[in-house]
Amino acid sequence: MRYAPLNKLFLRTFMILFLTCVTVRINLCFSSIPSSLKTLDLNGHFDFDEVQHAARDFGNRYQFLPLAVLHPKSVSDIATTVKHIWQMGPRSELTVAARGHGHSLQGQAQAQQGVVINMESLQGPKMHVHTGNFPYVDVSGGELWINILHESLKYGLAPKSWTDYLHLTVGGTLSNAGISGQAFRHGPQISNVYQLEVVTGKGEVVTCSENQNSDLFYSVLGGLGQFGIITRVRISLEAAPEMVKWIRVLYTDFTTFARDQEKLISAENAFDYIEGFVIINRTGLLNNWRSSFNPQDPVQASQFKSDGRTLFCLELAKYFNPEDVEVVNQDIRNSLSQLNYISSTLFLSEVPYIEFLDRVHLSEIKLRSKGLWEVPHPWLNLLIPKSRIHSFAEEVFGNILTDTSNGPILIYPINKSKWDNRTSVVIPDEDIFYLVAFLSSAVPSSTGTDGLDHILTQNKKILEFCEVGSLGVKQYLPHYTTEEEWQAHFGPRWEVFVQRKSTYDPLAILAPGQRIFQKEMSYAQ
Ligand SMILES: Cc1cc2nc3c(=O)[nH]c(=O)nc-3n(C[C@H](O)[C@H](O)[C@H](O)COP(=O)(O)OP(=O)(O)OC[C@H]3O[C@@H](n4cnc5c(N)ncnc54)[C@H](O)[C@@H]3O)c2cc1C
Repeated sequence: MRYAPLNKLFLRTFMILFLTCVTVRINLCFSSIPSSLKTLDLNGHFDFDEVQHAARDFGNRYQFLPLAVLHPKSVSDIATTVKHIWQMGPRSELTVAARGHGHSLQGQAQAQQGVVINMESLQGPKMHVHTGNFPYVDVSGGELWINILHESLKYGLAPKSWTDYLHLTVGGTLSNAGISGQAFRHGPQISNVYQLEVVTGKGEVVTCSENQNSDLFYSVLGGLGQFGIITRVRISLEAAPEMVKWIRVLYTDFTTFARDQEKLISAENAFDYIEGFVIINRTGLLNNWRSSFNPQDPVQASQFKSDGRTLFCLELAKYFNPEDVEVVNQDIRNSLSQLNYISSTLFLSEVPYIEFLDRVHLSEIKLRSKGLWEVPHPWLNLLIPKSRIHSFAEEVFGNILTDTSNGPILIYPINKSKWDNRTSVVIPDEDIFYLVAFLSSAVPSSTGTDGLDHILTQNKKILEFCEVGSLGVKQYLPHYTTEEEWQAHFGPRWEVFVQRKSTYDPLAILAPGQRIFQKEMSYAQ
C-alpha cells in the first residue's frame, strides 16, 4: 500500500514517455517519406508542391490530395519508386497511382497522401510502327490514342479497336477494356494487344504476352490498375482507310431498333462501326443534324417531328478508299435495304477517317469554350445481357428518364466471342450484351433536373431496377465502396482477382483510387 502512489507516478511518467516516443516516431516516419523519395536516383523528378492537379479528374466529384507527383522520364524511374515503397513494407502507408490522362470519373487515378505517377511524361523509346503481314506499333503506356493514330497513319496503318474519344492514354483504357463501335468485330482494345511491359507492385519490370508471363498479361488487361503499371504496349494494326461513310437513321420502336443492331453485328462485312443512342423529347433533332449530315430525302426529313417522342438512333460507319466509292455505295444500299428504320430519317455524311475517329474532340472544343467541359460528370456505364435489354429499355427509357437533355445515352450490342475470358474484365454471361452509357453532365450548383443530385438519383433508380430485377448487369468503369459490392461485381472471379493481387501487388500499393483493396491487403470500407 505504501508504494502505491509511487507506482502510479512511475506508471504515469512511463506512459507520457512512451506516448512521446510514439508521436516522435510517427512524425519522423511521415516527415521522412518525402525525403526518402528525394534520395531516389531518377532521370525524371518528384514534385511535392504542384500536386493539386493530380487530385482532380474528368468526373469532377472526388478529390484526394497526393503527397507527391512523379514525372518519370524512364521506366526505371517508375520501377525505382515502386520498389522503394515496396521495400518500406507495411510500415509505410504510401500508395502509388498511375495517372494517364486523368479521365476517370470517381478518383480512380488518385492517391490520398500517396504518389501519383504522371504517365504522360514517360519518355520510353519513341513510338515505333512495324509494317509487314502482322503490323503493330510499340508505344509508351502513357501515350494518347490520338498520337498513336497520327503516327501509324504515316504508314497507312491504324489500330483496329477504339474508344469514342481519343485523348485518353493507352494504359488508362487498357486498365478498363476500351470499347467503341468497332468492338463487335475486333473486340475491345484489350483484345488487340500483343505484348505489355509492366512494373509490378514489387517494382519488378516484366515483359508479358500470351506466351510469356501470360498470367500477368491477362491480369493487367482490364485489371483496373491493380496488378502493375503498364509502361509499354504492342498494339495490333490494320490497313487504314482514307474515308468514312457515316450514317444515322431513327426508330420509334426499341424492339425493331435492337433487332436491326443485332442483325448488323452478326453480318459479315456490313459496316465497320455500329453504335446507337437514345433521344427522349428533343425538339428539332433532325434540323440539328443538318450541320454535319445530309438527309437522303430533305423534304420528308423536314416534316419529321422529334418533340415528345422517344427515338432510337442507329449510327453506322463504313470505311472506304475513294477508288472504291461505287462498290461501297452499293454495299451500303444493300445493307440498309435490310433494315427497318423510318425511311425519312436517313442521314449521310462522308468524312476523312481521322475526323471520324476524333469526332468527340470537336464537341470537347465547343464545350470547353462555353465552360461546360469541366463540370461534374456523374456517368453510369452498364453492360446488359441481351435477354434483359428489352425490360431495361422499357423501364429506363419509358419511366425513369423523362428526357435526355443532360447528355448522350449510348446503346449498342457487342459480341462476347471477341472478348478473352482470361483478362480481368467482368462482362455479362451471354453471347451478346449491350453497352448502355449514360454520359451526363451536371450544371454546377443547380438544384433542378440538370443538377448533380437529380442525376445521381436517376442513376440510383436505374441501378436499383437492375438489382431488384436481377438483370445480370455489370458496371463498366465500375465504382463501388464496399467489399461486398466488389465481390458481387466479380462474382465467381473474385477469388482469382484476389489471388492475382496477392501475387503481383501483395502490399496493395497500386491504384488505391479504385478502392478495392487497402494497403496490407485488407479491403476497402
Ligand atoms: C470524354 C470521354 C470519353 C470516353 N469514351 C470512352 C469510350 O468510348 N470507350 C471506353 O471504353 N471508355 C471511354 N471513356 C472512359 C475511359 O476509357 C476511362 O476513363 C479511362 O480510364 C481514361 O483513360 P485515362 O488515360 O484518362 O486514365 P486515368 O483516368 O488516368 O486512369 C484510369 C485508371 O487506370 C489506371 N492507370 C492509368 N494509367 C495506367 C497505366 N499506365 N498502367 C496501369 N494502370 C494505369 C489508373 O490508376 C486508374 O485506376 C471515356 C472517358 C471520357 C472522359
